[in-house]
Amino acid sequence: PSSPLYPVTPSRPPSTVSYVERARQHRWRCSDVTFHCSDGALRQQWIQTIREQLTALTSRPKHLLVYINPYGGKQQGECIYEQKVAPLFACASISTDVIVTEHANHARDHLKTEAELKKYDGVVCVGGDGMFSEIVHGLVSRTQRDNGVDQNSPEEKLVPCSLRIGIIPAGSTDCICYATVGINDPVTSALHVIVGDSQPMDVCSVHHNNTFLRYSISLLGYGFYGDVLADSERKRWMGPARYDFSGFKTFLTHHHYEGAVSFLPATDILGTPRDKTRCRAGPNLCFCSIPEYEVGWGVVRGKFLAINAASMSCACPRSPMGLSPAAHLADGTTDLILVRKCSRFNFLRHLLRHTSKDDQFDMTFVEVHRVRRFRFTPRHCQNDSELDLRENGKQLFSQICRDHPACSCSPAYSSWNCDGEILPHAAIEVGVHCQLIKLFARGIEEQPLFEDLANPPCAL
Ligand SMILES: Nc1ncnc2c1ncn2[C@@H]1O[C@H](COP(=O)(O)OP(=O)(O)OP(=O)(O)O)[C@@H](O)[C@H]1O
Ligand SMILES: CCCCCCCCCCCCC/C=C/[C@@H](O)[C@H](CO)NC(C)=O
Ligand SMILES: [Ca+2]
Repeated sequence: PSSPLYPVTPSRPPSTVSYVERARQHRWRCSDVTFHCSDGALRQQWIQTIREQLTALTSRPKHLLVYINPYGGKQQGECIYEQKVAPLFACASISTDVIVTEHANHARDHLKTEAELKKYDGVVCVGGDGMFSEIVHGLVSRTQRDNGVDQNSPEEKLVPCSLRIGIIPAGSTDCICYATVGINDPVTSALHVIVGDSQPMDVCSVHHNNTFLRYSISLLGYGFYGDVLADSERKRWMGPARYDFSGFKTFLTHHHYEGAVSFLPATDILGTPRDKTRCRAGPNLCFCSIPEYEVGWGVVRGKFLAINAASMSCACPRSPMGLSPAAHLADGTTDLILVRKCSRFNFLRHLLRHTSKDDQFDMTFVEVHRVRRFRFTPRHCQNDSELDLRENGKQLFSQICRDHPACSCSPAYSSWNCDGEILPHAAIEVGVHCQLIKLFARGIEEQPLFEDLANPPCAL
C-alpha cells in the first residue's frame, strides 16, 4: 500500500512485514510492507500475532545444513550464497550451519557418515546438478544404512529420505532446479526454502551385476550425452561453455552404438511421454501408482545414436521444454528415449527440436517408452563379466575398424552420463524409486493471467 494504515506518530517506530511476491517468468521476489501505529500496545499485539502465526507453520524450516561448492559453474557459489541467500534466511529467522566443500564428494561423505541430521529441518545445496547428486547420494545412502537396507540389491525397496533438499542454482546446467522451479534464480529458490515448499521426486538406482553404481535424478544418457560429458569433463576450465563446445564436437563425430535395451513398460499410469500436458504444480498425474498386474518386458535391439532415460523433463535454459517435456517429477517412471542410427541431418533436426516447441519424438528413428525398469546390454559385452571400458575399449575399437574398413569408426562403447557423472560400466540395470526424496520446491506453476488476484502474497 502507498499510504500507511494508521497515521504516523514520530515517537512510535514503524513495523515492517516482508513477504513473497511473484515476478515474471516464475521469479519470486521479497517485498516489504511497513505499518505505522500510534497505539504501542496494539502494535505489539500485531507483531506477536504475526510471529505466532509464522511459528505455527510447521512446514517452514528453522535450522538448515548448507553445502556450498565453490568450484561449480562460474565458481560463484560462495558469493551467490553470501550476497543473495544468507540475508533472506536471516530475515526469516532461519539459522544455518554452512560448509564450503574442500574436495569432490566432501558433502556426500559428510552426510553419509558424520552429519548430525536430527538437528536440521533440511539440507541446502549451493551448486549444480553434480553437487545436488552428491547431496542425494549422501542422504539416500545414510537413510538406507540407518534402516538396514542393502543398496546393492536392484530389487530392494528403498526407504524415502525425511529431510528436504533445497537447491540454490550455481552450476552449469542446473536442470533439476529449472525443472522444479521454472527458473534458475538463487533468490527464487531461497524463497521456496523459506516458505517450506515440498516437492517429491523420483530417483533411479543404477546397478551393474548386482552391484550398486549410482542414483540418477535427471538424465541417464548413453551415446550422444555420454560422449558430450566425457569430452566436456576434460574442458572444465571452459566453465559452462564446455557443454556447447563438446556438444558440437560430439555431433560431428556422429558415433552410434550397438546393443539391446529391455524395459518394463509402465502400463497402469494415466500419462504418456507424447502428452501435450506438462507436469505442473498442484493436483496432476504425479502420484505413485501400484502396478495391478505384471506386464511383459519389451526388447529393442539395434544401433543407437542416443539412449536417454529422463526421469523428469530435464528442462534447462538450453532446452526450456527439456529432453522429455511431458515427463513427471514424481510418478515412479522414467521416459526411455531411443534414437536409432540416422543421418547427421536428421539427428540435427531431432536435437534442434529440443530447443523449440516441435515434437522431438515425432521422427521415424525415435521411439519413447514410459518405463519402471530397464536394462542395457552393449553388443560386444562378453556375458556378464563385462570388459573394463577404459582398458579394453581401445582394443575393441581398433578390432571393429579392422573388421569393417569402410565403417565410420564408431567405438564399441560409449559411457553413461548419470546426472553429469560418468559411469564405469556400459551394461546397466535401472529401476525407478517413486518419491524417494523431497525438494524445497512446488513444481513449475502455471503463469496466471492476472497475477495479483490469483496469487495472494505470503509473509516471510
Ligand atoms: N570443493 C570442491 N572441489 C572440487 N570439486 C568439487 C568440490 N565440491 C564439489 N565438487 C564437485 O564438483 C562437481 C561439479 O559441481 P556442480 O554440479 O556444482 O557444477 P557444474 O558441473 O558446473 O554444474 P552442472 O552439474 O549443473 O552442469 C560435482 O560433481 C562435485 O562433486
Ligand atoms: C547441435 C545443437 C544441440 C542442441 C541440443 C540442445 C539439447 C540440450 C539438452 C540438455 C539436457 C541436459 C540434461 C541435464 C543433464 C545434466 O544432468 C548434466 C549435468 O549437469 N548436464 C549435461 C549437459 O550433461
Ligand atoms: Ca518420473
